[in-house]
Amino acid sequence: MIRFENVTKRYADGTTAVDDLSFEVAEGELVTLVGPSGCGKTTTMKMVNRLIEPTEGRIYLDGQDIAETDPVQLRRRIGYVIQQVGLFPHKTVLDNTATVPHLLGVPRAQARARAAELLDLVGLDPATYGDRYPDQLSGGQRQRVGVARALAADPPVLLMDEPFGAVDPVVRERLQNEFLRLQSQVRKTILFVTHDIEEAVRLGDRIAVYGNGRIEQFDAPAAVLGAPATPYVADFVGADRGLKRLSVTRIESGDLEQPPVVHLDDPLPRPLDSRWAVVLDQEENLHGWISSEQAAHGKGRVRDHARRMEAWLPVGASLKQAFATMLQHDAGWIAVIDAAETGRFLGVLTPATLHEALRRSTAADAQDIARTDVELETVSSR
Ligand SMILES: Nc1ncnc2c1ncn2[C@@H]1O[C@H](COP(=O)(O)OP(=O)(O)OP(=O)(O)O)[C@@H](O)[C@H]1O
Repeated sequence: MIRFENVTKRYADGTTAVDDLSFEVAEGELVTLVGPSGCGKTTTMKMVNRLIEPTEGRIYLDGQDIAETDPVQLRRRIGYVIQQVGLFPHKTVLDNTATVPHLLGVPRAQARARAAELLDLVGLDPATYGDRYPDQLSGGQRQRVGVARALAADPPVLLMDEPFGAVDPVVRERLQNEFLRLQSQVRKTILFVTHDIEEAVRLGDRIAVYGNGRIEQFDAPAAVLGAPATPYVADFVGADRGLKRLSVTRIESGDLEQPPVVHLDDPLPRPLDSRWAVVLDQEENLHGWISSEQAAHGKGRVRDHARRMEAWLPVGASLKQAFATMLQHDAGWIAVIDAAETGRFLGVLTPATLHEALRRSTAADAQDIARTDVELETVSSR
């Protein structure tokens, strides 16, 4: 969808902001550009909508060389969201959102109706906020209006330059989560600039880690965290990259252990050859658990002794959530259920399987860990 081919940007004063950059962003993909201040992220972004022209190289949008595309036509296909949202202070939220479609010739009433839908989509009730002016909103709300406005012309591509940079960390995390939910619905092709590695790994399908005008690594978050390509990247992602990996690695059904299972209507007593069993209902949905003690000595049916299970997560949740759930419930294992409405029980995650899941998240890193294990074994057997 977006392709950079050997793109270099040298400013008049001789600064090389971007140096021989080549990369490709697929349709519907969200790529975060991350790196320290001044490394060329914004320059990269602004070359896509021709606010800045490259010195060398070519950029293609949908196979078309953008140098040969009329900038106005080009920008209609590209939404642009920046940190200082740039809303019109004298226009209401609804009119701000409807501006671009209206300018493009959509009748006013229709543009406003669409704007109301978009405000709803970004989590702002149009009835409450539509008639307010920008200075009657919080920073986070203004940011959402900026996102709604960028989506109003329904462009296939979005450029976002530190859009959540100006809000506090709590609001920021909420905006990020809402933005991910939104992106799962609209599936735009997005270039997202940030200098925050946490934000980059949370949002990006892939991350481009910048160092001084060049991309040092362009890869999935788990790979960047698990197997940094260079010492620079390792340093940039931080010594706690193992912890960060917990948030980008998802629980897969293959990670799960299969414990003994009993059903609510099974008669007791019933010896178990493990310390506990998972209790399911007739539909194979998770109900809770029962200890071997209760199973072996209880009377009646499993349902009379089963305990509810509070520590559970849907498959696809992050390992960080899994770890947090274990700690919160002081649980040695958590149940994992189908992400669909059914809630079908799939298996359990234990600290050991959690560790295994973290290992498989990057094959290269798994090899490193295996090596470390061998080294540790050698040390302990001395
Ligand atoms: N108009 C300009 N003239 C000369 N140098 C420029 C110009 N614009 C940017 N630069 C330089 O180009 C380099 C890259 O700037 P750019 O804005 O792309 O960085 P960035 O990674 O987006 O930084 P930040 O995170 O601080 O926004 C910097 O050294 C900057 O000083």
